[in-house]
Amino acid sequence: MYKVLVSDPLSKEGMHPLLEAEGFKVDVQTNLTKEELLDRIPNYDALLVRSQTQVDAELIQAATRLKIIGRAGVGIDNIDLSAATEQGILVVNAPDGNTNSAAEHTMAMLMALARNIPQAFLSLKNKQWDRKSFIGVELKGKTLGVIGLGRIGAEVAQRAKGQRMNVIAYDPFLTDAKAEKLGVQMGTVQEVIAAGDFLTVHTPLLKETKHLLGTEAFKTMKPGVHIVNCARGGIIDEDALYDAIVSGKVAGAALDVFEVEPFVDHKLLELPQVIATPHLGASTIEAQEVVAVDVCDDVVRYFTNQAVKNPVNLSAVPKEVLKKIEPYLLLGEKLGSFIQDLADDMVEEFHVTYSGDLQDLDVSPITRNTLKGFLRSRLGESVNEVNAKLFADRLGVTVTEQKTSQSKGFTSLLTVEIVMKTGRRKVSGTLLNGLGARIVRVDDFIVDVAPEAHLLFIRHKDQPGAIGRVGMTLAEERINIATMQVGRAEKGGAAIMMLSVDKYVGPTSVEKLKRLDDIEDAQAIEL
Ligand SMILES: NC(=O)c1ccc[n+]([C@@H]2O[C@H](COP(=O)([O-])OP(=O)(O)OC[C@H]3O[C@@H](n4cnc5c(N)ncnc54)[C@H](O)[C@@H]3O)[C@@H](O)[C@H]2O)c1
Ligand SMILES: O=C(O)[C@H](O)COP(=O)(O)O
Repeated sequence: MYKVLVSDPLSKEGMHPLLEAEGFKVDVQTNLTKEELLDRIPNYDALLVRSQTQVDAELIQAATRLKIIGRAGVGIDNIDLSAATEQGILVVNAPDGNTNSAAEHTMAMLMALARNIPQAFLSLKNKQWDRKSFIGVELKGKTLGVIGLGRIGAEVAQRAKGQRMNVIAYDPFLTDAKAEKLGVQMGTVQEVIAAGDFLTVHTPLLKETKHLLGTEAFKTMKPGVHIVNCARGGIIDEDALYDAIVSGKVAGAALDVFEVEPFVDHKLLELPQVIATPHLGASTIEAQEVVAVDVCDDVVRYFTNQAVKNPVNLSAVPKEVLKKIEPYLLLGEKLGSFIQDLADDMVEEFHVTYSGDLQDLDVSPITRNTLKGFLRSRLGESVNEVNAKLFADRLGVTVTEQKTSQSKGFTSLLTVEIVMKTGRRKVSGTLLNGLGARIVRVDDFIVDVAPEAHLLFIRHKDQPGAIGRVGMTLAEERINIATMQVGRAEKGGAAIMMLSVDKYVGPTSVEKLKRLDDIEDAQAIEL
C-alpha cells in the first residue's frame, strides 16, 4: 500500500475520495516542525504540499522512499527541484485549478484598494461613522498595467476590460497571436510601468522578476499609482515600496504575497495606504477542491504507470498525445534494457529513432523511458524517467531522438541504437495488433519475439550442427527452450538465433555456449 503524507491543508473533498478509492493510505499532518518532517518523511511514497512546507534538499535527501511530490497549486518555489530531480523524485503541480480564484482575488484587491474598503471597514468596526477619510478613485477609464500575461494575468486583463479600464501588458514570452486574441495592448516593461494608474504583477518569482518593481521603477511610475501583488513576494522590493508610499509617489498597495511569509510584523503593515491578505489568492473552496483533485489524480496515475498530466521536472505532453504514445512507454523501456544486455563496452551514444505513426508525435516520454530501461539494467532502481537524462549526461552518453519516415513496413517502429568504441548494436520494436509489443529486428536480422523475461541472442556461423549444439548445451544446463528463431544474412555466412527460455541463463551457461563450435557470441537478456 502506498503511503501519502499531506503536510499542508488540502481540500478533503478533493483529496480523499480519489486516493482512498485507489487504496492509498493518506496521513494528513499539517504544521509539522522541520524536525518532525525529517523524522517522518522516510515512511512515505508521496508528499502533497501547498506553499507552506519547505521541501528543501535536506528533506528530499531524507525522503528515501519518496517517488512523487504533488504541489496543490502553481508556484513551486518552496520545492528544491534540482534536489528532487537528482533523487529521481517526480514533481507535479496543479497549474490551472486556482487561476480563476487568484484572478478574482486580484480584482477584489484592486477594487478594495481603489475604494479603501478595508480601511473604512476597520474604522466602522471601531465605531466611527467617517464619510470623509475614505474617498476613493474609479477604475473606469484608468489604465491597468499588467506585468505577466499568463493564465492569471490574462484573466485579470479580461476582467479589467469589463470594468472599462484600458489595459496595457508586458510579457516577453507572449506570442503576438495570443496578445491579439486577448485584445490587449502590449508594451515594453518600461512603457507598462510608466503608463499604469494601477499596476498588477502576475509573473513567477525568477531572477529576472526579482525586485522588478524597485527604486528605479518607482521613479518612472505615474504619481498616485496603485500597486497590486497577488503573484509572488519579492517581485516588488518591499523597502522601495515603503519609501515610495511614504514619499507620496505611490497612493496605495494591495499585497497578498510577501518576500518572507508569514508576514505579520513589517513596517508596510503600519501604513494606512497598504491593504493586505495572508496569501489567500488560491483560497476558495472551488480552487482548493480542483487543485487537490488534480495532484491526487497525478499521484494515482504515477503509481498506476500512467503518464502524469502536470509534471514540473519533466516536459509536459498534451493529453491527446499521451494517449497515443502511452502503449509505447513499456516497449521503449524493454528495448532500452535489451540493448544494455547487448553492450560489451562503454556506451558513448544512445540514439532512439521513431518512424511510422510515431514520427509526428512528441515522443520525449518514450525516449526517457527507453533511457531508463537502458540505465536501470546497469545502475539499478535509482534511475527513473525523471533523472535518466541526468545520469546519462554524467556518464558522458550522448542521447539523441530522431524521426524518420522509413518504418520498414510497420505501422510504427521504435529503434534503439548504441555506439561503443567496439561497434554499434541496434534493436527495433513495434506494437502489433492482437500480439502487443514485439522485438522485430536485432542488428540487421529480422526476428519476432515478445520482449519478455528470459531471452538468449546468439550469433553464429550458418553451419550444420550449430543449432543442435546450442539445444544440447541448454538441455545440459536444464534450461528449457520456449521459442526459437533462426536467421541468416546469407547461406553459410553470419547467422543469429533468438531464443526465449524458461529461466535465467547465468554467466556460466553463457560461457559454455560461447565456447561451442561455430558460435561467435551469446548474450543472455533479462527483461
Ligand atoms: N496569491 C496566490 O495565492 C496565487 C495563486 C495562484 C498563483 N499565484 C502566482 O501567480 C503567478 C502567476 O501564475 P500563473 O498561473 O498565471 O502563471 P503562468 O505561468 O500562467 O504566467 C506567468 C507569466 O509570466 C510571464 N513571465 C515570465 N517572465 C516574465 C518577465 N520577466 N516579465 C514579464 N512576464 C514574465 C510568463 O511568460 C507567463 O506568461 C505565479 O507566481 C504564481 O505562483 C499566486
Ligand atoms: O502558487 C500558488 O498556487 C499560490 O501561491 C497558492 O499557494 P497556496 O496553495 O499556498 O495557497
